[in-house]
Amino acid sequence: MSLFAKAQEVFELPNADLIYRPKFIEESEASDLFNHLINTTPWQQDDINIFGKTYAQPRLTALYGVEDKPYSYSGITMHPHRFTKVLLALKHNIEEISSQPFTSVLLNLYRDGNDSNGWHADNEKELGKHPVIASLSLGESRWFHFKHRTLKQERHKLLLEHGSLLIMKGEMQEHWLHQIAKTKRKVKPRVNLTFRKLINL
Ligand SMILES: O=C(O)CCC(=O)C(=O)O
Ligand SMILES: [Fe+2]
Repeated sequence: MSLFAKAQEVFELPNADLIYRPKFIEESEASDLFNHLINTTPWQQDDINIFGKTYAQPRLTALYGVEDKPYSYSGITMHPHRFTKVLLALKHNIEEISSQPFTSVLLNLYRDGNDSNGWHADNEKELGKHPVIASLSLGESRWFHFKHRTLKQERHKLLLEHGSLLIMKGEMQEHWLHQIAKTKRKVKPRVNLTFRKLINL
């Protein structure tokens, strides 16, 4: 995989370490990976429960893990597939760049502007106290919104581009929420992969 030497951007934020690498994967390789993942991933759509009502999750997902350990969030329990060769190679590259081992990757497919991921933090117990989460984006660019839980002026957005890697670490999941909002713009599909480390509780 060709990694670009282009400098990463480190954002100065209270209670968060956020690093953005716009060209983590070179354009044509990112496109090949995008097509491969769109076509070969066993995408699923789960039901989520919000205030006692059941909705279809507004995106498709798939979970891969080095172990069979299930992962639960928003009332959904996902059972992992075993890592494919392609995802394992990607995991190794991302581990190297982020100096962090990962056990799992959650894939999200946003089919169009109606697909989204509501305000949340990745703060499940099995991620540990201050998790490092590495998020690779492929396909259509979408805005990543993030806001501090108590410092109301701390509200930002970052365009996550094709082939980019975003690393969230430090206290970010404790103090900030993030989302991918719906958009009325005509947007093509986007695949996002979030690498995580699940710990034994
Ligand atoms: O699609 C994204 O960039 C964010 C995904 C995300 O926040 C998650 O899966 O927890
Ligand atoms: Fe998240």
